[in-house]
Amino acid sequence: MKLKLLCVGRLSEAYLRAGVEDFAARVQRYLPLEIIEIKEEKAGGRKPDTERIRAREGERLLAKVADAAQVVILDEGGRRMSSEKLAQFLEDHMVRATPEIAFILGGAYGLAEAVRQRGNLILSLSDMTFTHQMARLFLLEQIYRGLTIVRNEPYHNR
Ligand SMILES: C[S@@+](CC[C@H](N)C(=O)[O-])C[C@H]1O[C@@H](n2cnc3c(N)ncnc32)[C@H](O)[C@@H]1O
Repeated sequence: MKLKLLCVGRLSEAYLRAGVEDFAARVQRYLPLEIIEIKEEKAGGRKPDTERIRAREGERLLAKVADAAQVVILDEGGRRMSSEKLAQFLEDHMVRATPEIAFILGGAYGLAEAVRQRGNLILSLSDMTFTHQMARLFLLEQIYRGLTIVRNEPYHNR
C-alpha cells in the first residue's frame, strides 16, 4: 500500500519543512509516501473570492486522486479519532491490500464540497483550526505514530 499526501502550496517556513522532511522519512521506513503540492490559487484583492479559490484548488487536488484510492479528507469538523483508531484504520487497509490511501489537506480557505464528497473518511486532528502547513506536519506525525502502533514499536508510550 502507498500513501499520498495532497496539499495546497509549498511550505513557507524552514522549521515546517524540516519537520515534514523528518516525519516523511520516518513514515517511509514503513510505507511508500508521496507528497504532492498543487498550486495555490492567488487570493488577489481585499475580498478574496473564497468559493472560486476552493473550487480551483479542488479541481487540482481531485485530478491527482487515483480512482482506486481510499480518500481521507482533513477537516477540523470531521471525525475525531484516537491515534490507536488511526493505527487500526491503516492496518485494516494494509491487510485488505488497498492500493493507496490519499490524504487531502485544504488550503488557507479550506476545501470545496466536491472534494469532501470524494472522501471515504473525513478526519479531524482537533477541534481547533491549524494552518494548512501545520496540519501537514501534525498529520504526518500521526501517520508515523499509527504505523509504530501497528508494528508494536516504542514511540507511542502508552
Ligand atoms: C486554515 S484550514 C482551513 C479552515 C477553513 N475555515 C475551512 O473552512 O476549512 C486549512 C486546512 O488545514 C487542515 N486543517 C486545519 N485544522 C485542522 C484540524 N483541526 N483537523 C483536520 N484538518 C485541519 C484542513 O485540511 C483545512 O482545509
